[in-house]
Amino acid sequence: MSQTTSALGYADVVDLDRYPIHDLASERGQQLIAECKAELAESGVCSLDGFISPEAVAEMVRIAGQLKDKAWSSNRTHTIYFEPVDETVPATHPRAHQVRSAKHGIAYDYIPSDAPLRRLYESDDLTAFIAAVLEKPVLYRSADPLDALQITTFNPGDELGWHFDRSEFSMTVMYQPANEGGEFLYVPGLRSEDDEHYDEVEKVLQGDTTGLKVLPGGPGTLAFFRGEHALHHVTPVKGETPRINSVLTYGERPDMRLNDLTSELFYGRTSS
Ligand SMILES: O=C(O)CCC(=O)C(=O)O
Ligand SMILES: [Fe+2]
Repeated sequence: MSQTTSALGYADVVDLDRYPIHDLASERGQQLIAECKAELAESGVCSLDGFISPEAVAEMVRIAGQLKDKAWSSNRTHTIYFEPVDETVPATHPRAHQVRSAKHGIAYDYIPSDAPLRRLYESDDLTAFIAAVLEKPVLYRSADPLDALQITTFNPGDELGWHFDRSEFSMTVMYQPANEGGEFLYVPGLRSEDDEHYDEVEKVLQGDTTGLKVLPGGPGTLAFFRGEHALHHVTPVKGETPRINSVLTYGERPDMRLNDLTSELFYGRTSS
């Protein structure tokens, strides 16, 4: 660790040789941003393999295990839009179709302040890097004390049903993929701002695999995805190894928080 990077507070967390987020103005920093933008534009995701150091990954897996009893277990059905079932459309219509999600979420306020991902998430360098890739003039970390950053464990049988995110973008960090199952599948750009493409969405929900992609996600991968327009899900975890990851939450407003209903659902409590 050089003298300049040792002051960063996250120099041990990120492979800064490959991903110089501390020096975005440099030629290599600008190149990194350009590559991520191009990948995102082409495939709807940008996946940065080995972004998080193996030591930081191991520490996050250890913390997830240590805080296992603090995790909130949710297991429920919902629509792919996280809206009530539309009773006026046929049962196979995307607005009526129901999926299942089951996972265990450790809220932000339980994660120790010196945890590697917490130090990284709270650094302005990561926020600036993400803003640059997403071409946002300004981006804020979520103001939600529970949801801004969490650790999610998917035990055998757990899954995330097909859905569109309520937020424009998401970032995930993988700590431990499942041995079998637990894959992130997505169809990029399935809907757009002005067209829901219900016919195409219905086909995917009924099992059509046209355009379906798998997001590569080994330990330490940071991924950006346009979850508002890409239909995505995490397939049921099989085998013995739980899938453990984090979702990093950002917004274009400084006061972004979950509503009480969603907070109760994912963390079993509200922050207000
Ligand atoms: O766990 C993942 O890889 C994706 C999470 C996700 O899609 C979500 O939280 O909305
Ligand atoms: Fe999602």
